[in-house]
Formats: sequence, structure tokens, C-alpha cells
Amino acid sequence: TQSTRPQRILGAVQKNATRGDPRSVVRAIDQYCRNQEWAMNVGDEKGCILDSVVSEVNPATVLELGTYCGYSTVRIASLLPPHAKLITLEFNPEFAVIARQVIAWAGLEDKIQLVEGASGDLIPKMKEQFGVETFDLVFLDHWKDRYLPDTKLMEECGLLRKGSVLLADNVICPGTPEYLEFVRSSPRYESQYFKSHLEYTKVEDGMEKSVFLG
Ligand SMILES: Cc1ncnc2c1ncn2[C@@H]1O[C@H](/C=C/CNC(=O)c2cc(-c3ccc(F)cc3)cc(O)c2O)[C@@H](O)[C@H]1O
Ligand SMILES: [Mg+2]
Repeated sequence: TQSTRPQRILGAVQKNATRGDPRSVVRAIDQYCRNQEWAMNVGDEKGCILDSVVSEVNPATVLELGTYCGYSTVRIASLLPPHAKLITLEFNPEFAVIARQVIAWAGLEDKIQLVEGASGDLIPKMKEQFGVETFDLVFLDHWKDRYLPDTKLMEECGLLRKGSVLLADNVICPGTPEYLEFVRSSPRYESQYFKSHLEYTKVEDGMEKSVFLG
């Protein structure tokens, strides 16, 4: 039977990356997706912007919306301080199965909690079910039309504090026009655009970093 793209990405990790070495997992996925078949990971170029924001924020609590195969999950978690926690939400069970194995190969199970379900359903349960107060950093990389509703939902649920940082992938390609308009015009956010390229291509894309002002 035919394998799926996520299964082939996992195969590339198991073949080319060293168990317990998160950066080798990141490198193996980037090499596979650049040389064999494209996939919607944030990738190596935008990944460097992600790394710099994670290092600057040095978050104790991170929320990722949209796990896919776990590339950015592993990339972020590899930079977190010892007791920091990353919660990642994924509603496709097939992708979740692959991501759990990628996370395990990287040896980051203790830092990462992958929760299966839709962000709109899970965000309201964050405090009671996962013991989260607020998130220091949120990485948005799921369905592009969910960025804005989920941001409003996080505000309503008191999951953002003064200084919480939202980092959004794909604000140009595929694009998130409503979200971009909101965070750039709202007095409650201080936004900054990081120009880059769509993963593994020369197409323009970028990430928007928005600090919640409370
Ligand atoms: C509400 C909800 N709750 C939970 N999980 C959710 C969820 N909504 C989606 N998910 C999950 O997250 C991932 C989906 C990511 C969507 N990302 C993109 O569509 C994407 C597309 C491109 C792209 C660019 C140019 C092209 F020509 C083609 C594709 C690049 C990207 O970087 C993308 O991120 C996927 O794993 C999905 O199951
Ligand atoms: Mg993306």
C-alpha cells in the first residue's frame, strides 16, 4: 500500500537523524523536503526567524497551533530552558501519530505535550485541563482562517498576558489577511513583519511577530 508524505518524512528522520539529537531531526526533515518532496514545514529559512524569537522570548510556556509532522514542535522545544513546556494542538490523527514518533526520535517527549483535537475546542480547556495560566509564546501555523478567531479566543480565555508573543507563519503565502489587518491595526498589539520565503522555495512569504500589550 502507498505510503503518505508524513510517513515518508518520518522514514527520513529514522534513517538520517540521530536519536536524541533534535537538531539532526530538523536537518533530516529539511534535507528530505528540499531534495525529495516539498512539505509544509516552516523550514530552514523561516526556522531561523523562529529560533531567534524563541531565544529572545525564552518562554516557560509555549502553545503551537498545528503540529503537522512535528518539525517546528521539535525546532522550538530544542531551544527551551529545562522546565519549559510546549503544548501543540493537532486535529488530524494520522498526522498526530507521525508527529509523536518524530518527537520521540528527538527525545523531547518530556517537554512536549501533543493534544489531539481542534484548537477552537481545546483553547477554552487549557487552564482547567492542562494547568496553564498564560502562554509566553504562541506559534500559529494551522488553517490560515483560524488564526484570527483563535487569537480572539485566547484573549477571551485569559491565556495572553502583557508581553505574550504571537508568531504567525505564512502571513503572505498562503496569506492570512484578516489576521494581519487585526494585529497591525489593534492598539492592543505591537506587530513586526519578518520578510522571508515560503519553505524550500524562492516564493515570498513572511512571519508576523505580535506582542500582546494587555
Ligand atoms: C483548527 C485546527 N486545530 C488543530 N489542528 C489544526 C487545525 N487546523 C489545521 N490543523 C492542523 O495543522 C496543520 C495545518 C496547517 C495548514 N498550513 C498550511 O496550509 C500551509 C500551507 C502552505 C502552502 C503554501 C503554498 C502552497 F502552494 C501550498 C501550501 C505553507 C505553509 O507553511 C502552511 O502552514 C495540519 O497538521 C492540520 O491537521
Ligand atoms: Mg506554515
